[in-house]
Amino acid sequence: MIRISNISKSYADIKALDNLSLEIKEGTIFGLLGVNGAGKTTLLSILNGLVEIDSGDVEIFGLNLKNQKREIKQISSIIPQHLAFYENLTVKENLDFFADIQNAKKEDYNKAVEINSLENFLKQRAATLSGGQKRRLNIAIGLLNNPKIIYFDEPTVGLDPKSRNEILDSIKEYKKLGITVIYTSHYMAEIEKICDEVAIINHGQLVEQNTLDNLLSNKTSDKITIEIISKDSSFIQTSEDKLFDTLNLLKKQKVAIKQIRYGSTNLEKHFLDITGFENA
Ligand SMILES: Nc1ncnc2c1ncn2[C@@H]1O[C@H](COP(=O)(O)OP(=O)(O)OP(=O)(O)O)[C@@H](O)[C@H]1O
Repeated sequence: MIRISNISKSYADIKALDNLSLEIKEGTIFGLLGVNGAGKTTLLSILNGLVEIDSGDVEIFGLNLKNQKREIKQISSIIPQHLAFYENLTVKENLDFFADIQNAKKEDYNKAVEINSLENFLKQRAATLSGGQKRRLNIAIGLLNNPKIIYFDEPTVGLDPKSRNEILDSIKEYKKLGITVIYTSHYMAEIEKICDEVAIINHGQLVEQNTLDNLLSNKTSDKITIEIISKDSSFIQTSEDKLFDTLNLLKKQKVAIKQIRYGSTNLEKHFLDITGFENA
């Protein structure tokens, strides 16, 4: 369990985190949602021991951040928003370099390459990789220390849907390996696709923490949301009395359905409702 209790952090007169408390279960994919400036990066930096807290307490898998920072760093990995490798080196040279610094085991090295599908690019200079491949290399480097927790700070910003989906698929693989994943994004559709539980933060405060199922279900509503399988998953809104006709139409058009649920909201609408933002 990761227990974050009443933490606050200010930069001069800006309150980046304001008495925030959260509990994150081991082995889950946990989504941190918030608009720009909500405090997501600050929170990830604190959990990784990169930024000091002003007050509050953090316990990660039984380790206390105040006096066990080194142990916490050993089991954690943060995948930064920016690309943190050498463009002029090949993929293999980069991996070898970072593996060496961290004294990585061969099996962890191979796992990082495999999960991120980098086998065919090992000899390629990093500068010549596509945007998605560069992100995958960034992630692979973060995996070399065989972390128990991985923090992703908006890893798909600026990528095309295919590359985004590849990264989301690789994240689901980490969960299968028993790694706890903390994922920040302001793309609601991504959070909906991969996260078990979600916390919404705004102005450094926790607005809501809930399971994705609870956030999305609204069984008192007469609206029904159908999620269809397409390149970038999309939602169709209907009502109970029109459900049969809508399903027939989708069948005729050979559109595959991923799930049907009660409620008019998807996560994006819910997020905008509770944070009061028009554009996230
Ligand atoms: N090193 C710093 N010095 C001064 N202010 C900072 C610093 N880092 C963050 N802030 C401020 O703290 C607040 C929270 O920033 P933070 O980067 O944690 O938000 P975020 O939710 O990650 O935003 P984004 O999605 O844009 O990355 C913002 O008002 C930001 O301007």
